[in-house]
Amino acid sequence: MARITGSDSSPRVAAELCDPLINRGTGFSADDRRTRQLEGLLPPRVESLVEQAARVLSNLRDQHNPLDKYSYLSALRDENETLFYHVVLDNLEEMLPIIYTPTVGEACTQWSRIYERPRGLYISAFAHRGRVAEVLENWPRPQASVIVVTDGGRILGLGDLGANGMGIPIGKLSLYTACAGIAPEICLPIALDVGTDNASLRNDPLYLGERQARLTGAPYDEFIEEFVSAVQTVFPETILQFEDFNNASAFRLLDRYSNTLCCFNDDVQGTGAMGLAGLYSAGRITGQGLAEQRILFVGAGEANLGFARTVVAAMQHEGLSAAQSKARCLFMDSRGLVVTSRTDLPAWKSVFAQDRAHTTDTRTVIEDFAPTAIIGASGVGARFDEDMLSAMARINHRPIVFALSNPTSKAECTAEQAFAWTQGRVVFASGSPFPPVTYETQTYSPGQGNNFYVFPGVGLGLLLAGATQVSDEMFLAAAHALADCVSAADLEQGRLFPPAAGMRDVAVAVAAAVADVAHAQGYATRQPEQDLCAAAASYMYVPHYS
Ligand SMILES: NC(=O)C1=CN([C@@H]2O[C@H](COP(=O)(O)OP(=O)(O)OC[C@H]3O[C@@H](n4cnc5c(N)ncnc54)[C@H](O)[C@@H]3O)[C@@H](O)[C@H]2O)C=CC1
Ligand SMILES: CC(=O)C(=O)O
Ligand SMILES: [Mg+2]
Repeated sequence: MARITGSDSSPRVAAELCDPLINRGTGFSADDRRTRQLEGLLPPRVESLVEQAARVLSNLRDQHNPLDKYSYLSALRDENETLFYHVVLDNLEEMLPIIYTPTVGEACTQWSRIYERPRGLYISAFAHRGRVAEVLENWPRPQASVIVVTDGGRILGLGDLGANGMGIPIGKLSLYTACAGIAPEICLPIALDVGTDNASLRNDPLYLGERQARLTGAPYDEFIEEFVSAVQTVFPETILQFEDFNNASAFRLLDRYSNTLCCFNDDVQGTGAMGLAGLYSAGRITGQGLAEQRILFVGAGEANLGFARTVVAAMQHEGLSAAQSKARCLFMDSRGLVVTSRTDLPAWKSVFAQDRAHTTDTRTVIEDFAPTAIIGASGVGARFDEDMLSAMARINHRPIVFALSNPTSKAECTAEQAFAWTQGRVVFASGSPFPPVTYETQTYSPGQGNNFYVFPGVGLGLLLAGATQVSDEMFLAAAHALADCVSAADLEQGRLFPPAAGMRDVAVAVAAAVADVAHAQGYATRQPEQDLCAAAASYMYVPHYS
């Protein structure tokens, strides 16, 4: 019996009905209800998880729009996590666009309006500076094995959303549990509130974050340093995933911390592994190997630079030199072609600058460079037009087009446009989902190219190995493992990645590959398992009432 009894005048609370990790609602058996003093607090009928899920699905499908569905599912998660994950896992294809992109983007923009209950930790650079460890200690669960942290600096392609960015760590960690079976009680979402430069948020009377300008420079770095060392003290064995920081912070923090703790940047490294796997799949369709690709990256930020870094590493494994590999990756950013004559390039971009004439005209670049693939991660919706994609289709029998920007409104083109503008010959993937496309008589279901294929399995692999550090080789191994999960049937449908229903199998394969590298590189603290795949599968949380 676990019952919190208040003072004589305060209400008595049945703890079982308030803690989403143990609440079963109508799923409590008659015996449970008697021994836990829950009789009368629930309607008489005892339901199975399957019966409860049927009600949830029916209610969910009655909601009027995606944001209402998001709110409905969030409320369910806050009430009964077992039921939430049972529903999500059984219906991943339908649930992913609600709990993740694109709806999570809308949820973040509306966070101050839809906010209902606390989840995760909000750590303020203004109120909590000097006391960050104390705030971390307030986390009510004994353990936090995976932390996803954002400072709200670049939420999807929606820019600086300040404390509203909390939707992203919550969403990513829901995928850790759903896709890789990492138990919800060891997942901790954190929003670092360092202020926001988003004037409309600061002027919004309902905004829930600090109404301060975004910290920069030394005060920002000092705050992050305090946060990281507090994490190491309070949760010394945790995995720290940096998510949706703006690119200046993202690259700096990755350089600063990647050799000192078990951390990674999902937008850079997770996207890199996903992108490389996507190119391997695309190559199986086009008949061109990785070393033959010529890739035009539109957008030169975290996602595309992470993608290119992984591609260059993989090309070198295939025998190209570093210079040859880089020459196969050409970048455009908001100011045009990334070339050596430019003086405005930060170090992480300038390594990819090519010795070419500067231009802002993408069509000219396509004609000159003759790319086999064009990869959009610019955060600019409709950045690809018919002119560009028909040029790609003239140069290539099967042009590869990835429109990776999220949410859907920021996709460089839609799936339908990509097929129409290439006479149905495109090999396509997008960061957010599009409905299947019928071109002439053929229907294609290209599916998503999203780092959700990588980070859950990476986290699981790191946990399995007890890894102390995360290496680029782990992401290369993750890319190969993911690519190996793509079947010929997937490719026939135009899919470069496995269907959502296979997410847990993907996570097992990725986790085993990552753990294997951790052991080989000496980053593992646990004994190697004989069968890493079996170990990964048996580690997974399964939502049921035990
Ligand atoms: N599908 C996936 O798995 C992922 C998708 N993304 C998405 O990719 C987008 C970019 O993310 P990050 O790289 O982290 O952002 P970022 O801010 O680091 O980089 C954006 C880049 O796009 C460039 N850019 C802006 N306007 C442009 C234009 N008109 N033409 C060409 N380039 C332009 C900027 O100069 C910058 O280089 C976002 O929408 C994000 O949601 C990010 C990570 C993973
Ligand atoms: C997918 C992802 O991480 C992003 O859009 O930022
Ligand atoms: Mg992200």
